[in-house]
Amino acid sequence: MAYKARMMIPFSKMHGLGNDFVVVDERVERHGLTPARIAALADRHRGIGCDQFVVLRPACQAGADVFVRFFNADGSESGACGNASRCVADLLWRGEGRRRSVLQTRAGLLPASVDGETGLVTVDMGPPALAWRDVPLAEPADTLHLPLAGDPAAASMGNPHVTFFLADLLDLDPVVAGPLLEHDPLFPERANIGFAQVLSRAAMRLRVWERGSGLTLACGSGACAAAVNAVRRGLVERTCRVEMDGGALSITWRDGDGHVLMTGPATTSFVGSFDPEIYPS
Ligand SMILES: N[C@@H](CCC[C@H](N)C(=O)O)C(=O)O
Repeated sequence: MAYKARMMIPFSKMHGLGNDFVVVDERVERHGLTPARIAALADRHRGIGCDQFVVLRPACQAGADVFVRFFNADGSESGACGNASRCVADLLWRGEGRRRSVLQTRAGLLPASVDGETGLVTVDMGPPALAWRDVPLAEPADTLHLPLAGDPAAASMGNPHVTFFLADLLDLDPVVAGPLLEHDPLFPERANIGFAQVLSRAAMRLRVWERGSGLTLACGSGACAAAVNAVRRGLVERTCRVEMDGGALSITWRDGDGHVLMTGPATTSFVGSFDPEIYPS
């Protein structure tokens, strides 16, 4: 029997607080990835399995080290992913010795740095966009008080987020409420739906139903948006610990330039390679 040598495609499997990613490096060579193929690879039963799929391409903007594209498990693309941004910065540190890097994303240039002692990664996620057109919403509305039951607030961190503030997170099942809200007609590009419980002036609990991926163990951009919305509502200070099912992030909404800084861990679970034969035809 003749065996055909197959070209295997290398990947890193990473996570930020349990929000997990397949990272494929296309800086040297393209691998024929399409939204349908990404969705197949993200499938937890028939593919590799992940919440988001991350593709690295050569940077094409001055000052950037790498161009990063983020895809959800359903194959849709997102402008931002906080946890994956930390993972890419960690990859550049461990693989290429860059303790500081600049990620080019559809949401802009994101400077990142790795703390040599703690290993924690900080990403400057840029300023939130708070105008209704920028979230985006389908019609003019006050983004601090959306015209929806439960009085949520909205903000974009390069991707659309809505935050509900609840007295007790146990009062609500995100798996029931999340999909309905993600597809509400107020959100023409769908939305990530966060459910927050403020614990103190410096801490909150958060669960996020993610657009295109479902309930995840943590959402970095969701944590940034929740902290921003909580500050806008006068509920927390500008630096806040956001506790999610997979662990906690420190979020600072900086005075002055209004950038949001996100600090937390990034972990490589394993590296591997996949056979493009598993691509759907
Ligand atoms: N897990 C993310 C966000 C990923 C993208 C999101 N689902 C979207 O479609 O906007 C994070 O850590 O920020």
